[in-house]
Order: sequence, then structure tokens, then C-alpha cells
Amino acid sequence: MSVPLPTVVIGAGGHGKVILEVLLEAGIEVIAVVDSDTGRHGTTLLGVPVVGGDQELQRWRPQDILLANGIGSTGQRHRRHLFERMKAAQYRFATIIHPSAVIGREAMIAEGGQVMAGAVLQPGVLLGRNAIVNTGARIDHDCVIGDHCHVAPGAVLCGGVRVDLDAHVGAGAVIIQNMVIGEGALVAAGAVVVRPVSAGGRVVGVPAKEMGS
Ligand SMILES: CC(=O)SCCNC(=O)CCNC(=O)[C@H](O)C(C)(C)COP(=O)(O)OP(=O)(O)OC[C@H]1O[C@@H](n2cnc3c(N)ncnc32)[C@H](O)[C@@H]1OP(=O)(O)O
Repeated sequence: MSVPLPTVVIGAGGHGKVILEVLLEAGIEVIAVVDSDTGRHGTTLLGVPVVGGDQELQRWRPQDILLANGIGSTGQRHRRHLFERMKAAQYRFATIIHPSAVIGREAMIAEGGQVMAGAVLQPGVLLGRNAIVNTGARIDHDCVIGDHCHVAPGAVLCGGVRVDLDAHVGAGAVIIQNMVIGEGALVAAGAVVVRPVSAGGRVVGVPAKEMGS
């Protein structure tokens, strides 16, 4: 993990809490949490103050802090929109890796990539900007995971899988080697993918089939 600056977490919900846990576990200085829910303002999250909404980020110049995206996703775009809005305002995002994660040689994690506790990225894996590899997910050699994708807890990607922009791989899903999961596609929790999934597709079951088919 390379987080040389004080960090502010955006989002005080479930994903924000897990991201904060990773940062604290890695010994990173987290100075504040912001959240649009006014009911959370003035509270704390794992001991860190929730200081207000996004507008509170104006307290810090973009060059003085890093952001951590605490918005989760299961196919919605809020998380991506937040990332793009803050990048347009010149902020930078921390790349976040839990100390228990295993990162193989020549694996690369782009800005804002998040790798949770117990996850494994084998050699040659590329993880895109603002993408999540969630708790205990296993990504085998040479997989390429696009920007803003979410590989949910416990999913298994065999070697050489490509997951395109904005796609979601559900909790506990298994994707066999060399499959392509198209842009914006959704693989349901527990699905076993043995055929490529087209862009925007939603597949479910064992073996995975298009929902409603
Ligand atoms: C830390 C975290 O929590 S990260 C979050 C990780 N979570 C995930 O990855 C969840 C991914 N989401 C899913 O798997 C969802 O169930 C979805 C997106 C596939 C479907 O959600 P919805 O569109 O709301 O569908 P809905 O719940 O109405 O179900 C529609 C039908 O599909 C079935 N179905 C839904 N999900 C699944 C699934 N994962 N496997 C098998 N069948 C399913 C339902 O039983 C239902 O069947 P029925 O019509 O015969 O009653």
C-alpha cells in the first residue's frame, strides 16, 4: 500500500467502514470521514469523526490529502461517479491493500484500487482504477479487471479472465479460465460462469445463464 498522505474516507456506510478498517490496520493516518447523510454528521466511524458532507473536503487542498472511496456497489454507478467527480476536482485516490492480502509479482493495482482482507491477486493480475477485490476473493494469474469493477467477497476468477469496465462479479461466483465478462455485466452471487458474458448481461446459476432465460 502506498498512502503517504493523510487520508479522508468518503462514505460512512458498510463499505466505508471496511475501507477505514483496512487503512487503520495498515497504520495509515485517517483524518476524517465525510458522508452525505446528515444523520451521520457529528458521529464517529471506528473512532474517526464524520465531519459532514462532501463539501467539507474544501478544508483540504487536493495536494495535501488522499481520498478513499467508501461507496460500495453492486452494479450501480454512484461509486464511479464519485471517483470521476473528485478526480475532476484534482483529488487523488489512495490505492488500498489490506496487510493480509497476497499480491503476486507483476500484479498491478491502479489508482483507487481496493484489495480487502484475505484476497489473493496472483502474478500478472491487472486491477483497474477504483476497482474492488473484496474480502477473500481469489484472482488467478493474468486476469485483467477493468476500471470501477467489483469482485465481491469470496469470488474466484481462474487464470486469464477479463472483466470489463463497470462489471460486477457477485459474492462466491466462480469464473472459469479465459472467460470475458463484458462491460457493465452482472454475475449473480454463486453463479458459475463457463461461457463468456456479453456487455450488459446479467447471468445467474450453475452453469450461469442469462436471467429470465
Ligand atoms: C461486502 C458486500 O456485501 S459486497 C455485496 C456482494 N453482493 C453480491 O454480489 C450480490 C449480487 N446480487 C445478486 O446475486 C442478486 O440476487 C441479483 C442482482 C442477481 C438479482 O437481484 P434482483 O434483480 O433484485 O432479483 P430478485 O432478487 O428479484 O430475484 C429474481 C429471481 O432470481 C433468483 N435469484 C436472485 N439471485 C440469485 C442468485 N444469486 N442465484 C440464483 N438465483 C437467484 C430469485 O430467487 C428470483 O427467482 P424467482 O423469480 O424464481 O423467485
